[in-house]
Amino acid sequence: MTIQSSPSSPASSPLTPGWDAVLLAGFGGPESSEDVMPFLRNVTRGRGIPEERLVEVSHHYQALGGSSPINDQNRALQAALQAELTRRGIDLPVLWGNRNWAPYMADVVEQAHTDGQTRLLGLATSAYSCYSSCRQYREDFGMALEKTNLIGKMRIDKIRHYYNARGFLEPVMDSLVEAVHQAIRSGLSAADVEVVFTTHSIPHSMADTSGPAGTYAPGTGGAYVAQHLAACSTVVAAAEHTLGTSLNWQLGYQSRSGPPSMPWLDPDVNDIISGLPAQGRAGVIVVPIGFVSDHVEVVWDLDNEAKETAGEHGLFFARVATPGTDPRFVSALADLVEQRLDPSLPAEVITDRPASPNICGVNCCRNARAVKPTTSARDSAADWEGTGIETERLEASGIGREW
Ligand SMILES: CC1=C(CCC(=O)O)c2cc3nc(cc4[nH]c(cc5[nH]c(cc1n2)c(C)c5CCC(=O)O)c(CCC(=O)O)c4C)C(CCC(=O)O)=C3C
Ligand SMILES: [Fe+2]
Repeated sequence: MTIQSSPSSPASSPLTPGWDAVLLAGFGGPESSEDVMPFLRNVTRGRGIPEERLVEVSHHYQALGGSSPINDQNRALQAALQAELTRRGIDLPVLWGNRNWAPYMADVVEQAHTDGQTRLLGLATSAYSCYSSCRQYREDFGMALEKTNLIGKMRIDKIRHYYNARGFLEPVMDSLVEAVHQAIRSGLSAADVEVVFTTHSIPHSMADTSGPAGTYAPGTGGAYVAQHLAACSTVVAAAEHTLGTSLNWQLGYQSRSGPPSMPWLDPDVNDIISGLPAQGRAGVIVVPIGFVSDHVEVVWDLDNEAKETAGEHGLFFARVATPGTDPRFVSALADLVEQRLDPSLPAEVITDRPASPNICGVNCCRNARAVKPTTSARDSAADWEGTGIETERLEASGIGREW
């Protein structure tokens, strides 16, 4: 089957249905020692992160040779998704741009326009909702259009949150089962082990604005945690079924970085691990359910710090792999693209939460102090009010429209 991604209109216009390319949107990471501090300043600009924290985190990057694996991981994902789309007969190039390091989003968007691609389908390397995971990627798109003077000349949509896609969770489930087998081979029983899922801690204010805990209806708080809990319990249920035994599990948080005065989601994964011996556990399996690849937050904060904490307490330690470029994950991403090209295709989800909407709603994941341009939300035009950018030009660009 060949899916016609571009209709037969003569020249591609941002207002015509369809897409010209997929735009993989990454976080970005440094690729040499000299890149580390400028990268960290990019990440934290205007975010109120203390200087001491930056210096501390710079040591993590320097200890790993001054380079994050994240860009190579996104290059690999870009290539794998491109191959899968091509295999399915979907004729869309996969582009890749970052928030915090080269290739910067604005440069990629500008090049796409030069190449005649005016309708991009954004795909963030982040599966959940909240300002950092969802809206900030939409701001990356909106600000790229603003910076390159391409408002009205290009449209950038975004694929919905995919934490509840089968292909995102299945590789995690397999890797968890393997880790339990490893614990058993080292002489433990499943009951001796605590499965600690981890995700990025975020400020309470960011969690509260991530959407409601119940049915998706933006603006009432709690979706970030609820989505994670849904993903964790789905993975646990599947692993328990395969293993034929029940598992002890909980969700913890990692990589907290704000000032101590600001409430962030806790408990921290290291605090959980330190308390395990008192609860009779002899081992811990850490599952980075909040991340799509084994980047620095995973290899430093878990494989170094959390492992060290476990060692100090004499605990067995295993860390489960992230989906990375697992073919099932790549296939799930290709499915998400296909579901946008053909809206009659069902949106398969495997947790008890519904599929998130394709277009974010009013105030979805709004947490920024400054109002910034966004794309792919119904509220985008309103977001731009007072910024001096004409609403009509936004409407004309097709921002906030679904096709
Ligand atoms: C929710 C979330 C995700 C998951 C969604 C997604 O994947 O997008 C995520 C991913 C990542 N976070 C990363 C790195 C960093 N995050 C920082 C700071 C922060 N992250 C936050 C949240 C998140 N972060 C927040 C609320 C802050 C405070 C500043 C602010 O309010 O914005 C800092 C600054 C230093 C520090 O404070 O730790 C760094 C260096 C890397 C790259 C790793 C690599 O290089 O391999 C990745 C993938
Ligand atoms: Fe959102």
